[in-house]
Formats: sequence, structure tokens, C-alpha cells
Amino acid sequence: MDQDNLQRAVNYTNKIAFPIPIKVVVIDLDGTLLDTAADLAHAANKMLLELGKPELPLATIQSFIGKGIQKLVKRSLTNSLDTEPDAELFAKALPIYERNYREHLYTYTRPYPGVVEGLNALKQNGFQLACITNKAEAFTLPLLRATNLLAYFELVLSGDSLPKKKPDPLPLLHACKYFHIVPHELLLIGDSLNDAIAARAAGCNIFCVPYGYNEGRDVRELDCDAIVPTLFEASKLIKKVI
Ligand SMILES: O=C(O)COP(=O)(O)O
Ligand SMILES: [Mg+2]
Repeated sequence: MDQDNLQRAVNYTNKIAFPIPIKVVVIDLDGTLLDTAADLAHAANKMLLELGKPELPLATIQSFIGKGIQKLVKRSLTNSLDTEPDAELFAKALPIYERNYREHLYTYTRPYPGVVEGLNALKQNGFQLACITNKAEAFTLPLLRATNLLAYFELVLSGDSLPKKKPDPLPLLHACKYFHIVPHELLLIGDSLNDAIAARAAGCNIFCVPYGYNEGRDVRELDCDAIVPTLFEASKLIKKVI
């Protein structure tokens, strides 16, 4: 299946029976609910400018999204995925980044096509909804509020809500306890390896969207149950169990 078709049709990557019986749907934020890359990149380039460093292209910064704000700052400072920046430089850069991001949190940020329709369909079909993101809570809640998405979610877990974030299974296992369900009754919908690894480690179902970030890699590399073009299409692949 080529990229264009991937954006249009469901790609069943796992030979399991659909619709999958599910009780709770957990949805990732950056790259799944909201297209946040332009505002995240704007703050990163403002930070680089203030530090006297060269700006980076949007596509490069987009590939740095996925493991939270601190990692995004480290990656932007070093222009690489895994190099540690000088500790002093990082300590100086982080508050600059946070200030710039706070000031332009939702200038360009919008829900992706099919998100609102998908959330409405999931609610109508009786699913309980949660949002689990690696984004810091100080940014998650204002963003969900500003885009009118907050009211859909009974539980919101951010990157700093618990001692560990995705790809660790802890946030998903925490959600299972919160909703009194077992992991296979939970479906995570995400855009990246952090979601896929966390879901598999927790024993949850996982769908991926092809329009997100995935740290710059092809979404077809991920171990997931289906690649769904929109949240609305995802809602047709699960059935509510009591
Ligand atoms: O904050 C990030 O880097 C990614 O956040 P996400 O888990 O919502 O994709
Ligand atoms: Mg994401």
C-alpha cells in the first residue's frame, strides 16, 4: 500500500478479528489528536535564535517530537536524536523554550481531519475516553481546552503525571486501574513508536494513524493492529463490551 492509499484506507496489519471488543479508548495528543508541529517548531527556532544558534527546518524539528518537551529541546540543541547537549546549555535553553511555547501554544495547532467526528462517534458508541501524552501537563490541559477537546476525556495523563512516560507501559496500566479494566479491553490510538511499544508492553490493542510524526519514520514499521486514516475510521473497527 502506498502513502496516498495509507492516508485513505484502513490497513489491517494484524490477522485478528474486527471489530475488536473494547471498553476504553485512549488517544495520543501530538500527531494524533492535534497537529502541534508548527507551534512546537516555532518555539524551538525562537529558542535557537535567542541562543545565537542556527534555526532548523520544520521537518527536522517534527522528527524530534515524541518523547516530551525536554527531549525536543535536547534534540533541537544538538540537531540529532540521541546526543546529550552540554548540561549548562540545556538548563539555560529549557525555560527559554517553555516561555516561547507558552506564548504560541495554539497559533497554528488544530485538530486533524476526522478527530471531532471520531470522538463524537466513540462517545455515541459508549466508549470511555482518555488522553495519554508525553507532553508536559502545563501545555496539555490549555491545549485540549483551547481546541474544545478536553470535555471528551475522563482521564488525561501527561508526560509528567507519573514517574514514567510512553514507551513505558506505566501510563496505560494506570489507565486500566483507573477504569477497572484489563489491558486487552483498552485500545490506544497513536502516531508513533512510543505508543506502539507502550501498548504492546502493557498488553493493550494499538491502532496507528499515518498522518502523525513517528520521529520521522514510516508508520508501517510499527507493530500495531491496524493503520487507520482517521479517528472516525478507527471507531468503526471496535465494538463496545459491557
Ligand atoms: O510531547 C511529545 O513529544 C509527544 O507527545 P505525544 O505523546 O502526545 O505524542
Ligand atoms: Mg504522538
